[in-house]
Amino acid sequence: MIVTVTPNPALDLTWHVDRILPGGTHRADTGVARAGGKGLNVARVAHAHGAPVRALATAGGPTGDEFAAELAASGVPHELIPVRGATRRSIALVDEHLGDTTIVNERGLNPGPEEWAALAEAVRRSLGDAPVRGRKPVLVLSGSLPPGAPDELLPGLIRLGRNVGATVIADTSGPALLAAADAGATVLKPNAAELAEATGIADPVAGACELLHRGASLVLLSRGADGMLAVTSEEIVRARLAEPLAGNPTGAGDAAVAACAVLLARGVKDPVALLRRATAWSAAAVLMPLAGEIHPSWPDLESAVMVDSPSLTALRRPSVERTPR
Ligand SMILES: O=P(O)(O)OC[C@H]1O[C@](O)(CO)[C@@H](O)[C@H]1O
Repeated sequence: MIVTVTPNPALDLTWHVDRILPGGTHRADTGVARAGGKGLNVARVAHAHGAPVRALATAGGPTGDEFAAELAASGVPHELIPVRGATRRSIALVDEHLGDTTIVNERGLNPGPEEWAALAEAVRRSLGDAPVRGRKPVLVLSGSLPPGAPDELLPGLIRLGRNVGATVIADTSGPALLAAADAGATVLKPNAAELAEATGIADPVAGACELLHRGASLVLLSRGADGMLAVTSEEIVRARLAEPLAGNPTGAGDAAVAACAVLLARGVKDPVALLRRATAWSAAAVLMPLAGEIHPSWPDLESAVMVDSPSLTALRRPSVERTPR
């Protein structure tokens, strides 16, 4: 069972325009509204692959009602904690000409202590329900925290997961990324910019080692067109496609987390297997117009993923194989 937690969910609104002109007026067909936020996207992808999943999030106000209705229609098993403030919006403008997506994410409102306690209780209950055929659950904590969220929120949820033997994956940024490492999250999935910003270390391998030193077991680093890197205390492995795919990168990181969660929930722990599938699903997500979906060609993409163990010097430029560190 995979339990995903999205502490700062969003109603994702997407519009496609011919070309974005700064300062201009744009005409668009009716936009798409989806229940989003990173943990929701992870849950959608895992659910689409038949993995047992439960998505936990908060919802409030008119945007929260729309969010809840869309999520119910999606069929993804979920539980929403009612909050007083309105669910935030995330706005994506897709430039059809350039193929670029411009995103505005509202910061979100901080629910009160009772709502955070209710979310933690839902996590505890869901993890308790989780054992499926004797397998330990996977707890996924994904996305930003609203401003003012308690510092203890993420570490508390991570400890809750660890106490029941769950594998914990955290995909977050800023001080929360360091806090997740300190609390012993099993897998962390920052992108290169998030890693550098949180650790203050420009070199990605040194930054990943800092997270391992603090308590994480595996750092999966997404590097855009350069693919992904898996760093453990024993090895550094790189994976990428020979030719990066063009498309919509929104939600590519969420698909990578979903790939990891699905394999870990099946008991697969080999970093190379996790990295290979995460790279393939991430690429397959780039081929889809909306976050939370991946293209059915993912098995072909997985066979096309090149894996190698690069030298540290090569990593300061971008390349693939397996070298002990
Ligand atoms: O929590 P944030 O980092 O603000 O990210 C949220 C946003 O990212 C996405 O999950 C895409 O990765 C969108 O669905 C959107 O809601």
